[in-house]
Amino acid sequence: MSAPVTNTDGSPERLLLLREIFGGRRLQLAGVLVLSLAATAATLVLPWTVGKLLEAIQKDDGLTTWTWLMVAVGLGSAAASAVATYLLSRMGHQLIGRLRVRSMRHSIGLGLHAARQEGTGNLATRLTADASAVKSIVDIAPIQLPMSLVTLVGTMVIMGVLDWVLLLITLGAFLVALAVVAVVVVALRRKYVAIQDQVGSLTEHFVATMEALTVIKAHRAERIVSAELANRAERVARFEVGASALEALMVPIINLGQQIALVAVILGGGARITSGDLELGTFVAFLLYLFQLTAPLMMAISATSTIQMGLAARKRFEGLFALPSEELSAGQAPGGSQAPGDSRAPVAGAPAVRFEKVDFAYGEEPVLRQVDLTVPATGLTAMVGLSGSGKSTVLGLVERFMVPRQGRIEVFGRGADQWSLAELRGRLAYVDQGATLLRDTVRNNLTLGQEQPASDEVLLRALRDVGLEAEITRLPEGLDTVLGGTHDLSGGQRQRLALARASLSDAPLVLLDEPSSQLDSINELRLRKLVDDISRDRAVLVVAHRISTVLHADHVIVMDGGQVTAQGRHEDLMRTSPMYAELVRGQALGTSGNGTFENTTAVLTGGNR
Ligand SMILES: Nc1ncnc2c1ncn2[C@@H]1O[C@H](COP(=O)(O)OP(=O)(O)OP(=O)(O)O)[C@@H](O)[C@H]1O
Repeated sequence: MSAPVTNTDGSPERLLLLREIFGGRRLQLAGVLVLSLAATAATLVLPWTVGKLLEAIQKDDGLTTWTWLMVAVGLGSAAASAVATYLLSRMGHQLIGRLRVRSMRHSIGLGLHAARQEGTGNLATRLTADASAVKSIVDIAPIQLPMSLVTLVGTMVIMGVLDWVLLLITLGAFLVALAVVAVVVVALRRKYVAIQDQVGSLTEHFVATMEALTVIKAHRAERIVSAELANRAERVARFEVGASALEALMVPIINLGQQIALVAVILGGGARITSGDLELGTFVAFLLYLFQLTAPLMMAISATSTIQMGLAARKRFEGLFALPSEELSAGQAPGGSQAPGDSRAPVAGAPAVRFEKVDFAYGEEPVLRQVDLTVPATGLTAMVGLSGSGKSTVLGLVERFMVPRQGRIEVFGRGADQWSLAELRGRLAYVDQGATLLRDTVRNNLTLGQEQPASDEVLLRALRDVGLEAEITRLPEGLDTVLGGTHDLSGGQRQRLALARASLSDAPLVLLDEPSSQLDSINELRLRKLVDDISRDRAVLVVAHRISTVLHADHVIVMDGGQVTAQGRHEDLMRTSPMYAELVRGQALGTSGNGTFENTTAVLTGGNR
């Protein structure tokens, strides 16, 4: 299931379900087909054997043979049908398993912007409700629907052979019923599409709510958010009730058709028996076929409406697979301008990062304007500025989570878009603002993304450097304790674990987004020592909120309202940049504001948010 996102003509990829299910499984498919045909043939023959048995009873001839034949046909049909259903269902589950794997892989591979727009809950619905709806197509479309149509046609052919006049009467009675059913099926399709979108949106809101549970509880907002979710759930239920009303019409319509047909056939058949045109045994067999006609008819109709639900879900999968994924292959990154034959080695003597007239916006409003900055290849560079001035955005652009609207970004002397994403990110270690950890063991969190396993000794040394060794070894399973469930870490501990993870990587550029915001003074000292060690032969770019970090930096970049207003050494900036001098004096690095220095109305102390 590693098909491309688009076809060669550029149109969105269609999910070819039958090809996906049966690719490489021809033998199983042949088995299912043979068994299904055998079951269908047996179903068709059964009423005929009953007719023959009745004739044998009348003539008192061959009674045992017809009885055994009837039993054998009945049992054989049931067994063949059971095995075929099982085999088909197994193939369906395997397909859904592969579809889920592909959806998860594609979701993880999406660009951050696309993933956020689609929403975690909405993506998760692909694995649950949408996958089940697609599975219903697999259960029905390849065998069940064609077989019920074969049974239907076969039954009508036999009825025609038995008595074509009675068949015409039957068809007339059913025709009106079928026309009404066709209208209902079309309406159902529309309802199913709406239901699936609504379920995706409900799940999205529920997941977002659960992620904010701490804040919701702290503000006693459970009732309000539950009411909002209940409204959404009720909206889904209203759509579902509408669909159920349509579904509920199907059976009565067909039953009505059958009852009208039955009355007409009994009247017509009685007249034909009286006139000697029809045998009693033939008439009984015809009636049995008439009863048998309803089952495949109902099956075909309900299969058609279920398939509508599956097709609507398939559309949602196609929509997901059509979303562009980030390029993580080792080859040329999309939009890259690297000349053929270029070695992808860093340019000797180049700075770690260079921005040249970079503009960026998340939406309409510009966030970075004409940003020029340089991060030397070794040493500690601190980036300071008020909250919202664009510091994290700069780190995001270096990681190529986003691309600039204009300007050039160089990493180790090459355009950021000239590296493949894997090569670029392989040269970066990143500690995000939230010090995000995975719901996984301490060990796996520390070695995230590393191909070679690290020894316990190496891991414990990294934890020691950030003052976390004793706290981790105290956990019940030590390095193998799973975080995020029963055992979780405090904000400061998470921050230190994320720092230990960055220190374990040998990336030549380390990006730290407010790494000390939750650290006490002892651990801040440890961080400073760690950063000193790392920056001796590598580049460290740190978004700094503490004056102690800035005083320690070899190079400082000052940001204000999406622009770099000054950069250089601390001593020089104290003389040349009034804003920087004010920030340092007030220790107000990065405190609240709208990102512009001019709009700061009060000097806030502490600098620790
Ligand atoms: N994902 C996003 N989507 C839309 N706008 C965003 C997004 N992230 C940040 N912004 C906006 O971009 C601007 C710069 O944000 P950024 O996070 O880079 O600032 P910052 O200087 O790192 O702030 P802080 O010190 O508070 O972390 C802000 O106005 C913010 O509202």
